Amino acid sequence: MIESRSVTDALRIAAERRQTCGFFFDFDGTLSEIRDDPTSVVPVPGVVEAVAEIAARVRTVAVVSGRPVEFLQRHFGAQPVRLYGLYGMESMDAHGTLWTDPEVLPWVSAVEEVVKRAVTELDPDVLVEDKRLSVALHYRTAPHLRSQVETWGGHRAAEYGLSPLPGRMVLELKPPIRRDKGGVIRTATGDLDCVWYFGDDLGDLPALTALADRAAADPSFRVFRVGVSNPETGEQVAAMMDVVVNSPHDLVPLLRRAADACTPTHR
Ligand SMILES: O=P(O)(O)OC[C@H]1O[C@H](O[C@H]2O[C@H](CO)[C@@H](O)[C@H](O)[C@H]2O)[C@H](O)[C@@H](O)[C@@H]1O
Repeated sequence: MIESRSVTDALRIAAERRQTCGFFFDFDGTLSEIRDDPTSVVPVPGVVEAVAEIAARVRTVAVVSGRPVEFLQRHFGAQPVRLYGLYGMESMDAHGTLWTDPEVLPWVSAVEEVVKRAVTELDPDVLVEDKRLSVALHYRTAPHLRSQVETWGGHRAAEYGLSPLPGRMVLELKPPIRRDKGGVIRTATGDLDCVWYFGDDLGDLPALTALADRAAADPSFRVFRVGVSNPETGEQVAAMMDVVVNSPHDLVPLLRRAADACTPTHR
């Protein structure tokens, strides 16, 4: 259980402002443990229920991820939670309506071609994750292949006009459009004056920056950032957080406290 003044204050503020408060969650490494095989990942026990409880009590709850919406939907589709997939290139509202940024569609064939080439040209120990609108080249099980992935990925990005995005033991190649978690946060928090953000990876930095910018511009805006520590991106991401927990499992009691604090009868 985390005990700190900032947590107590953040819980009080969330309770006071629950009708204008939002909770935003990264998925991998935050709501789920990191595993070698990205297809085998599931949320840690109790986290979906805790997120759902919060969603029933505050204005907005969203998962903002590098995963496709279709993957997120398998775990959160039954909850009143907004889903932002592929760093905001697609989204699904709490009623199940899917939106894909039309700007990414012309890039589908380039991504498809890079996926095919990655499978044949890279070492077979590199795991190629085809996300249709982007591709992730994973070297978690073969860290010595990092430079091969970075060099090959850099060349393919230049050749096909894609944008490279590094992450935890992964390099992603995505369409070069202005979509990232920062854009999601700017759009999705316009009607909120209280935001909690949970993350662990480099892809979360634009969201954290967007929140810092908003807080600097608007002194009445309250933000609380919770990081999940890890040996890969830990330092850089942790430096932007108010509180850091050791693992996704440690989030569950904090989320239950937040749900409890935001229960109207507790006010
Ligand atoms: O924004 P996120 O929800 O954090 O998604 C970012 C990427 O996460 C996944 O990769 C990471 O998790 C894998 C499973 O634990 C792990 O094997 C890999 O090393 C990590 O980088 C996912 O596979 C990517 O598609 C996401 O973009």
